[in-house]
Amino acid sequence: MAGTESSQSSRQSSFNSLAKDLELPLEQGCLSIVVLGASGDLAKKKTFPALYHLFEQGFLQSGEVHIFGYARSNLSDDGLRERIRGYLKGASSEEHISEFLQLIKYVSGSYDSGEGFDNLNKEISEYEKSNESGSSRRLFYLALPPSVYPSVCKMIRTYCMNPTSRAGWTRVIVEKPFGKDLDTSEELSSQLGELFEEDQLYRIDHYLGKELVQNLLVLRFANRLFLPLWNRDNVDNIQIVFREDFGTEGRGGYFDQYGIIRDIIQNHLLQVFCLVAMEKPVSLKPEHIRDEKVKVLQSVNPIKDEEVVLGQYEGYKDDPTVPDDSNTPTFASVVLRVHNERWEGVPFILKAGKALNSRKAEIRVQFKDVPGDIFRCKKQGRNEFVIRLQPSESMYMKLTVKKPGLEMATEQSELDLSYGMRYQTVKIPEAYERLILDTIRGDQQHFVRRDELKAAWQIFTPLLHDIDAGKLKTVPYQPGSRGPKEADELSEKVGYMQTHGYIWIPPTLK
Ligand SMILES: NC(=O)C1=CN([C@@H]2O[C@H](COP(=O)(O)OP(=O)(O)OC[C@H]3O[C@@H](n4cnc5c(N)ncnc54)[C@H](OP(=O)(O)O)[C@@H]3O)[C@@H](O)[C@H]2O)C=CC1
Ligand SMILES: O=C1O[C@H](COP(=O)(O)O)[C@@H](O)[C@H](O)[C@H]1O
Repeated sequence: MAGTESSQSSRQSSFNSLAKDLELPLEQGCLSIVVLGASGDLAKKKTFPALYHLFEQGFLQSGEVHIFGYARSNLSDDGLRERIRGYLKGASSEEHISEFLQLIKYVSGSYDSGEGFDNLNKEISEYEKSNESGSSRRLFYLALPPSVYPSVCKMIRTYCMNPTSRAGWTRVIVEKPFGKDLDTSEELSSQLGELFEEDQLYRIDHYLGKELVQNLLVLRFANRLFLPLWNRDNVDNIQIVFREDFGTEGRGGYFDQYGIIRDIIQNHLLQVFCLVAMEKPVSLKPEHIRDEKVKVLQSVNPIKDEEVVLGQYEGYKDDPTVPDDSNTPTFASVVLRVHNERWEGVPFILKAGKALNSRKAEIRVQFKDVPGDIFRCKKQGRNEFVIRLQPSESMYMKLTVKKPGLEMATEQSELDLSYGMRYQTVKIPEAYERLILDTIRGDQQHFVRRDELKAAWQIFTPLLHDIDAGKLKTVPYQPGSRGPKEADELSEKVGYMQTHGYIWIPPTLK
């Protein structure tokens, strides 16, 4: 076992107090984790490594957990283990990695026939029989294309539910995309809703598992400093930005059916938007938090065509799986406006792009100019509070200060909290690691509820339909650039003021 006894007991005690706060039951007994689509890309790159890290830290115990990989491919137990071994990078030894891999068993079967799932159930039951004590907890992770979700869920429901004779639960994690628009998403929700209760379904959005996204509510509601500032009286505009410095690389066929709005903005950036813009929840209970997220989504005005810029990088259509006449955006900048007391008049600029000049995700809250500015600081730039989600997690506040020296001159500087400097000994967990642990604990706080998903699609569906119908066109941009210049022009038009000549470099990168 990796974690020491004392670190495990302290983890257990902090979980006990969290469980008490959230009224989660404390559980012990068999835990079966089934990764469906175990032969795939997500499973090897994210799901199994996340399980390994949980094992490494003592959250999954050998005597208690068993992992099953399920897919159609003809693989042996060892075949699957060898496929994922290279992706398990941790602090511990080869011996420890092997100990984890021994927990994994492979079951082959199709996604729509009873035979495979009946076999899977027998394997799980066999393992549960060997450990009669406590509950039977069954977690199914659908690392699969969404087209097979309905049939797979039906099979789980028919063949693989935890036995009613034992305490425990059955939970299902599903990956985005949850549909392509409001109607298809609602159809999928209804199909899954007929098979599972909402509290059994965990719709994962891995951005909700990122450290600084999880910090947003703490930052906003545990700091007196921000309470009076976080509103239309003080904030001029807010940007939520995702940039990648590589293109669709081998995923062109998939990507072309979705585009950047469905791939990043409607889910990841909109979830971040909710946490930035929502009101204070009654408590930290998942339903209270999600109630507030739904409310702010429902307060978003229809998107105006003139507040959208779409781009496609040059060379995107060289991918043979992308049609020559594709109008799919690989870049989009969309302004959301919230019709409520706190945010009326404040533009939220959600911007995402592939094949740009850098890789980063950040929230940029730009404050209004100082009224009656005796220093003429406007030229220096405005106050900005920036939350860098990745890479190099950090938060910094751009301030105007007196330039050190004999002259009374001002310049832009920053108050800086870089996680790499401040928390040098802390390893920031991977998003998937945290979200799988939340599922085992039954905490749905960081998962998307059905009505939240519906409200998200309501915002973007009219725009997406217009793009699909060719009513809105993409403009070309150079790979490795900032994206279309029209996007910068739009940001400026709605109020964003760029500070020229000021670039913050995280100290950890110097
Ligand atoms: N890959 C990533 O980085 C990310 C993926 N996701 C989402 O996770 C899910 C899985 O993604 P990913 O692992 O990349 O997908 P893959 O294309 O690798 O598919 C996973 C497995 O599903 C089976 N499969 C593939 N196509 C079909 C099909 N048409 N019908 C039935 N089974 C099929 C294959 O297993 P076999 O043939 O052996 O049965 C395959 O190994 C998707 O919903 C994706 O959108 C989300 C975020 C990131
Ligand atoms: O969901 C997705 O996210 C990744 C980016 O995730 P990150 O955690 O590395 O920021 C993106 O590359 C992919 O296109 C998208 O499907």
